[in-house]
Amino acid sequence: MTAPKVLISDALSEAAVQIFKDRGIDVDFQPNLGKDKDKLAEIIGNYDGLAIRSATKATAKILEKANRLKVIGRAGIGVDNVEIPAATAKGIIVMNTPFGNSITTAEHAITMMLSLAREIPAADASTQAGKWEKNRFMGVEITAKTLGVIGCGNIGSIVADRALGLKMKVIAFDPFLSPERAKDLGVEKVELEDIFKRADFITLHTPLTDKTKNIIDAAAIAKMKKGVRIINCARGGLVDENALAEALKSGHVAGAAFDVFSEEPATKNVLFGLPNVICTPHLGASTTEAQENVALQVAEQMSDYLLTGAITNAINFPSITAEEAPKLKPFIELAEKLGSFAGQLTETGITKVTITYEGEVAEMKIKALTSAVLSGLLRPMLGDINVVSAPVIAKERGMVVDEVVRAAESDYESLITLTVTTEKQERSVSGTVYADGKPRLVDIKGIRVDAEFGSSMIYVTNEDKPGFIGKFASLLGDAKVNIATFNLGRHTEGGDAIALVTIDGPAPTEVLEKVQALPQVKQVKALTF
Ligand SMILES: NC(=O)c1ccc[n+]([C@@H]2O[C@H](COP(=O)([O-])OP(=O)(O)OC[C@H]3O[C@@H](n4cnc5c(N)ncnc54)[C@H](O)[C@@H]3O)[C@@H](O)[C@H]2O)c1
Ligand SMILES: O=C(O)CC[C@@H](O)C(=O)O
Repeated sequence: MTAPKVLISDALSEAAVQIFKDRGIDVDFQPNLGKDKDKLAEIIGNYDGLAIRSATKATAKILEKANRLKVIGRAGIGVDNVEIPAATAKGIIVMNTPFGNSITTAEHAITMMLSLAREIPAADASTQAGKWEKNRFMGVEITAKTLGVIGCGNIGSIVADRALGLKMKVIAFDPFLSPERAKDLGVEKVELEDIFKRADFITLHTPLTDKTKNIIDAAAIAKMKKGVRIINCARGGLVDENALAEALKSGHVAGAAFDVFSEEPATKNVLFGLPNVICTPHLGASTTEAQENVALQVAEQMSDYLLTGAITNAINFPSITAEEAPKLKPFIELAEKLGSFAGQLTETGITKVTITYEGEVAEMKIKALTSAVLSGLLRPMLGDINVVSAPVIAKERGMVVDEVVRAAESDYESLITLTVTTEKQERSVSGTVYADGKPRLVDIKGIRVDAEFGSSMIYVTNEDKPGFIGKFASLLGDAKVNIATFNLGRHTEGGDAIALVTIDGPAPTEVLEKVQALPQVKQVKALTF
């Protein structure tokens, strides 16, 4: 196997380069390449992995060219610089490092708050300019003041903890914050309106979504206490910058500290130059410790995925641990092959897919297995599909996908049954993995079989009448088609029967036509796995 190749296109810590090298991955470190989108588009096709921070924009246009790319790793939290739907459609896993820079970013928010309270940057500039303006800078204490935290996840809760240590009262608005968690953190869970009305300082720690965009706008600011100070170290766009600028000018807002802006890099902004505004160029995560953390983490995660299939912190696929990956692997293969078996036999639109997991397999990562079934099922019809893109495509096509999980009801320790409902019929197929790790077909349409998936197979449905097997075998023999394995099964004597044959090499069309012409044969199909 040739070593996977990874491009680092942003300024990641060198620690990442070393990890990739140590894991046997070819790594190309071009820390400024992310800013040159044409160059990135030109070379992205050469890589299996792309490691980025925020300067690289992995747009649909660039991903179009990423024909080898399997994983994008964001050394950080926000993945708003990656077009996730485009990556998913191309089957590219997108992963981030959700905790590596949380403390550092929380510390930046606290630093911003204290700097605002005492106007440190302006006082510094004035002092160093030789002015000694002792009367100009009158700060406020933060002790006993109320801090309103909007978004109390990883970073918001660290900010809350530090603020409590500074003897502030902390109130938090976060629809996903449970009362128990709020109690554990020592914060008061409140509504957004309460934050606006009660807070002396407001700090934002949510992602930018349709719901959070301009969560602080002119109307919100109007409800706030006069003299409120606002800190945004989360994402540009959470605060309406024009509305805030007006409120700073009027004095209703006493200060604002921003690390993130609606447009970045922010070389000009309506907030620049206003009284008591502190700005930093998206430095929230910029400490040696955080950058080392996220670089190490992203490199390990990407290496794990490229080398073992283990998935951690993926935005668009369920996680699979390094322990789970080897156990899951044969079942992923089984799931994909069951899907492929049904997909190759399906000629009309699929309306519903039911996947039943029985026994030990029911305890595994069902979401990953279902994705594998769907990718096997859809690939014969839709081509370039993989486990990442298949669930999205199935949904787009209006397919209902049901997963059923139950204890073992058959002789098998693990059994996966796939039932595909089309506009015309329902077809089901079951499989298991034996101790040898090889996936087996054990049931087709209620007929028991015991067949491995050969790379080239012929599947025949026929009436169980004498003479068929001999004629079928002779047709193959006459055409010099060598039979590797031969599996037969039937419902009842004289009823529906099937033959599943593995052959050496592809099935010649003229042989398939002759088999189809046999009087007992209902359907014949060449299958490849
Ligand atoms: N400035 C930087 O350099 C920097 C560094 C790291 C992270 N960030 C950003 O900080 C933000 C927070 O990161 P995190 O790791 O704490 O994320 P997180 O997912 O742990 O927390 C986000 C919280 O926001 C809450 N939330 C979602 N919608 C909300 C809404 N409408 N109202 C209130 N709360 C809502 C969620 O429930 C969650 O608890 C992200 O936007 C991230 O990109 C910035
Ligand atoms: O990489 C950076 O410097 C910014 C990171 C930050 O915005 C994040 O979302 O993790």
